[in-house]
Amino acid sequence: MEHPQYNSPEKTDEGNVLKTESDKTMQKPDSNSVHQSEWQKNVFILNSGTCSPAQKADVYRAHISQIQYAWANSEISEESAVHLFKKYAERYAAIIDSDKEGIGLNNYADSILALARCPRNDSDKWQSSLTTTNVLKLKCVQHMFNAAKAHQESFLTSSETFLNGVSTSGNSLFTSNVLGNSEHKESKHALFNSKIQQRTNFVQNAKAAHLINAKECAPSSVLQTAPHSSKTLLTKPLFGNSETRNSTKSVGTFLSCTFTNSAKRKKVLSNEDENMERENSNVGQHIENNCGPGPGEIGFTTAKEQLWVDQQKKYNSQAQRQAGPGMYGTGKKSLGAVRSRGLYGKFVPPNTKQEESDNFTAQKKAYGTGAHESNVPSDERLKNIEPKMIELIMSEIMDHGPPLNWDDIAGLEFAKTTIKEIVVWPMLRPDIFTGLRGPPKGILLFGPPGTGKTLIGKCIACQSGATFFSISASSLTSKWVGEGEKMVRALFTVARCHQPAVIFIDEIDSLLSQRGESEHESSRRIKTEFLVQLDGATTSSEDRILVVGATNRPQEIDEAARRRLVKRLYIPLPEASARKQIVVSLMSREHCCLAEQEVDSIVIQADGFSGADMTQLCREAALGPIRSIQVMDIATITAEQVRPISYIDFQNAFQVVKPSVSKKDLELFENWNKTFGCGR
Ligand SMILES: Nc1ncnc2c1ncn2[C@@H]1O[C@H](COP(=O)(O)OP(=O)(O)OP(=O)(O)O)[C@@H](O)[C@H]1O
Repeated sequence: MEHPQYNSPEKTDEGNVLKTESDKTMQKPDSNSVHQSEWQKNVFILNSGTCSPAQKADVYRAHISQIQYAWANSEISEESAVHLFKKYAERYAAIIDSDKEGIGLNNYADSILALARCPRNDSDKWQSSLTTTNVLKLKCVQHMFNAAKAHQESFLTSSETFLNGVSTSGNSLFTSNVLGNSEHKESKHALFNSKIQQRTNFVQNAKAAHLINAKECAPSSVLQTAPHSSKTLLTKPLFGNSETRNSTKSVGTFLSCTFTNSAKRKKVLSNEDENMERENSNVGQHIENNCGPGPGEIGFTTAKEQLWVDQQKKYNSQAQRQAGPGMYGTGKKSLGAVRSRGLYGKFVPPNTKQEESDNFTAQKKAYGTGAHESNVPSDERLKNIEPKMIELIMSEIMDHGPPLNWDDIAGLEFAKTTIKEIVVWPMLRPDIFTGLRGPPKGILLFGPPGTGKTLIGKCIACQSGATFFSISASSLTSKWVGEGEKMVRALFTVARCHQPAVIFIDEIDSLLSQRGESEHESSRRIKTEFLVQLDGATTSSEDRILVVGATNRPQEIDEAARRRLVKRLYIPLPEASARKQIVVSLMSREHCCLAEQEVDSIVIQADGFSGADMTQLCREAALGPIRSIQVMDIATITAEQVRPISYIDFQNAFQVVKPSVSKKDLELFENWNKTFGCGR
């Protein structure tokens, strides 16, 4: 197409956009006289007041091509071109992208965009007065609305309103694509596609949808580029943001909400499992019932609905992998992933108090079964964790031992009372232990070896209905060389999936030892990761993870780590009463004939023994009766014929079992307790 010569514009007005020098030039009788007369005719038509939309469109087309031509030939300045394009965009935005061949300017959209993107374009300064609100008031937009209503068969859909380019990006020539679906409850508003680029994507989507549709349904035209076809299916981004969804998903969504005929849908979705099919049909039903189009019409999926479908798909596949509904009490195995809150479902708190106590009971029963319902990570949070680590944590670090009572721990009354107050009750009743009463996220149990620190950690978990993870810090640094920090991260992540959880870290000093020049890089990384995780657990008010660190060398713990383990409790050697309790408790399960005074005597003799030493003493004494049997009789003697454990056996045991804690060590603990401990 040839263009009339055109110089820089002098002024513009409503009807006659280009009353410029060029107009004067054009009026000169020259080789372009044909175009001039066309131009004049157009101007006349536009000003006449009787011009039809189609005629208007012609005039606009001519104007735009003139600007393009003039600018391309450097006949008008960049600024003028930008100014003119802006004017056009503001005035004719609504018809620029019209689907109607007669009145639309589609053919020009791409070239205008190309020009707009040209380096010569001063597009950054290009500000439009169009907004999402005022564009709706434009007459031509209203006209489009009505036209859309009139076209029952043109079901125009979209899930998003785009007007991004209008105010910020000068790169776009403003095209508004007014898509009306007055029938739809949720999308009565007109939707715009302000970027031509987005419009192109849309056309591609529509093409794809058209192709699929053509296979399964009666032939119909989908493409925007053929709006005049008899069965127009104008499908605006059915799939939300077409740029970010993969085509398979889009197709699935499209099909699931498009086909009202379930048989057809079944056919199409035949590779999907039954659950998914049901969900899709439920969603389809929901859409049909609540906001979807009627039979035979093409529906669209809002972003919300799409999210819901995706969630359902995900949780369905998880549910299949799990043996049953998971709750964190019993959730040692379930990873708690089935708490799906659909967009249409009411919020259900993760646990009611009733559930919690049920879980606790159930967990108590389940403790010791050691059965794993599933080792497959089914929680979203675990997706970035190596499966082998999860497996390891579940099988080796997660404790499945028998339940423990506070009474099983002899003595240590102060520590037990404090722990019940600050940890167990808050974990059981997070609703009343809020704010300042909130539980600490890290506690430190320090004291001589074998005094019951591990027992306390386990008991906290049992009594608060928490999952117990027990790991030795030295194994973190040695066993998983180079992977220690990953392991720490994995451990905390798994624990978060099993809340409430107690992470017991024995020998925590080797993990959190003070920094030194000789410190290995990998140890430093593990320590950093641990502190990060501990802080994460501390700052997140929702997380119910308690880290219980145990150490025999509290003085070696790094200052920063010490500060994070806010409650530092001294677990001393058992007092006489505790030692007695251990002996009585252990002997009560055996065939024993100890008198009360004999027990007291044993307890006095065992001064300085740790709980573990006491246990060892009893085990040694228990072997006494066996040692008194002649070797040749061992094979034939019955259990009843073995004599009971007596005082003499303990006397013999004292010969070989010695206290494991030195006085010097005890002094160290006591001093450290005075300085940093939270005991009396
Ligand atoms: N207070 C206690 N009451 C009953 N048994 C105890 C007590 N303390 C220790 N024991 C016995 O000693 C064993 C070891 O206890 P535990 O593992 O809890 O000690 P620990 O302080 O964690 O030791 P370490 O510092 O060496 O890890 C227990 O299995 C138990 O048999």
